[in-house]
Amino acid sequence: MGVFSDMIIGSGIDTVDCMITLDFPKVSEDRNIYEVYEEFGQSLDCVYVVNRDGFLVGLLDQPTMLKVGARRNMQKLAGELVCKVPMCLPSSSSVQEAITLFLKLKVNEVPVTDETGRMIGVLKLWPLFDYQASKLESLEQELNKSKKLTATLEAVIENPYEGMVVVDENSHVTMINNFYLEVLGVTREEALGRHICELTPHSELPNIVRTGKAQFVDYWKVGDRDFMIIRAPIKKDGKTIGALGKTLFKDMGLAHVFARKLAQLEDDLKFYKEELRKIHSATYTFDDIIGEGFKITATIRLAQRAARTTSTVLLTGESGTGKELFAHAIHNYSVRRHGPFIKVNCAAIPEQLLESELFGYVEGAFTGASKDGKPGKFELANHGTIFLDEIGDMSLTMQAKLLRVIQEREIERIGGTQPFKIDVRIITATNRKLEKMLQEGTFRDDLFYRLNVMVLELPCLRERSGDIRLLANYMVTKLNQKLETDVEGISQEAMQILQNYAWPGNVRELESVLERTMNMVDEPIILPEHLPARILQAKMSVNDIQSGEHSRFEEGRNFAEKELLVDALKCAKGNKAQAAKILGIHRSVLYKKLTKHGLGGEVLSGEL
Ligand SMILES: Nc1ncnc2c1ncn2[C@@H]1O[C@H](COP(=O)(O)OP(=O)(O)OP(=O)(O)O)[C@@H](O)[C@H]1O
Repeated sequence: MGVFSDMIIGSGIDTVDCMITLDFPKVSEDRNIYEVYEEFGQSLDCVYVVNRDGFLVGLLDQPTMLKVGARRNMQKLAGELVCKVPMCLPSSSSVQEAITLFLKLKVNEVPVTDETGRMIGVLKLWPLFDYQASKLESLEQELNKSKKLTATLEAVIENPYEGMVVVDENSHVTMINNFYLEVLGVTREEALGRHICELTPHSELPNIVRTGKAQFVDYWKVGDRDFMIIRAPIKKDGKTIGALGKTLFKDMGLAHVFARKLAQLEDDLKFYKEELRKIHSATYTFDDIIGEGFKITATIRLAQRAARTTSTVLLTGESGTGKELFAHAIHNYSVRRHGPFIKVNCAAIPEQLLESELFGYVEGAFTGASKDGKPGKFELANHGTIFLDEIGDMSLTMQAKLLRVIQEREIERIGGTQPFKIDVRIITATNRKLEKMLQEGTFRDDLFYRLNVMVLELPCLRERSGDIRLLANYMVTKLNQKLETDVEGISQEAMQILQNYAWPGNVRELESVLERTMNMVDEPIILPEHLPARILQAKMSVNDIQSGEHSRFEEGRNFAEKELLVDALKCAKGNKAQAAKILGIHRSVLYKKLTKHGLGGEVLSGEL
């Protein structure tokens, strides 16, 4: 405190003696500058004089004059002090001028000396200097900011592509741009201050001022020119203080270009939505399932019945027998056909990902999780069907989680806290023997009984060799379209060979054999020599063929037996003792037969 600024001492600025007439309002000698400042606060608009020890010895308020002159023999604290101030300060300067000079020199204190040149104190511009400087600085910044803003606003308003007019609360024009003036055919002077209706008689702006409500996209006709216009209220503190009218396009031609682009975007969106729907929808129906044998037709009938219920369906059968095809068909035959059909291959998804695939996760649930979270397949399948393929490959942990969903009919995203209800029909499929897995302890029995509600066991192709001709011919037609080939059919001999083959890969294998063959042949008819060697070599033994015929008989018998059981149970309204009576068999025999045909108690209640 009280140290000379180097800028004064060291800057080489000459100083002159000056006399300051001091007035000492409310100041006593022993008061520290800080105490005085406490008392007067920042509003104190004065120059302070402090002594070497930092004690206030005087104040200069605004009207006090700084006198530069000769009176040297002044009494300390007697009201006048001699001090040296930069000589550039003219005589009779006002305090304000002194302050201005100090600010310019960027100093806030000057030495005060007595007539002998001894320093007796410091004339200090404090805190006025800092306060004034920062005030000036912020004022300057504000000014620059508002200048910039005004320039930007002017550029926006004077946009050559849009007309703009602003009215006040009395609907008098306060701002208008050149575009608008040109449209109205008036000058700025003619427009400013006039009621908007004098310029454009049907203006809606007075209404906007009155109601405070915006009008989006309206037509505005001026002479032979059409515009699209929006009108919006201008509000301050919730009160409407004016309104703005703004044209949206330079002319309607541009508006039409915009409308065309928008229509194009809408079309694209529709297309992608449809594509997405296709991905999330079932492609096949029962019409795509080919087969006339007892077993396949009975399975189709059972599947159609299942489709009409909400029960969980379990599709079993060897690989390639059409389990997925049936899942699609059931969905498309059910009331949920307009909802999504979501397929999950439980064997193809790594164990650690399956949970998030099925149930989704919330934002930031784990490292690497997408920022916005992700819905799971169950969520995506809401109001539709979820098809869990290869359910036999699901781990025991996931089986437990799936069981909970089936029981509670609600799911919770990973990392989420709020479970939510879902309305999803579950169809599962496997080519593994779940009963065996139960015994081995690799499949939960509680889940098995939940899934084993409506069981459809799809026959393998060798059990329905009578359908091979039908399927093969159907596939030739289908593949001709896909491969753009012109194959007319399959020769009698080739067909015989196809019928004699065991088809371990079932319909899928038949399809791929035909596809490969049709890609190779140039002739219109598929002959034995066109078929792959393994098919030609694998001749079925006579026994196989006989057992094939035998199995066809068996198939018919089983089918008829199952139908009888279902009919009897229907008549008996599910009462098994009664059904046994109707059929004339013992109850234990009925139970055995029900188990043989997969007609457990739950099946019956679901079906009947
Ligand atoms: N009865 C059928 N009629 C027409 N095409 C069929 C029939 N059964 C199966 N297919 C066809 O065979 C191929 C395999 O069928 P699908 O994928 O449904 O079998 P899957 O039992 O689900 O096989 P996987 O157990 O290996 O998943 C598909 O191209 C399907 O269209």
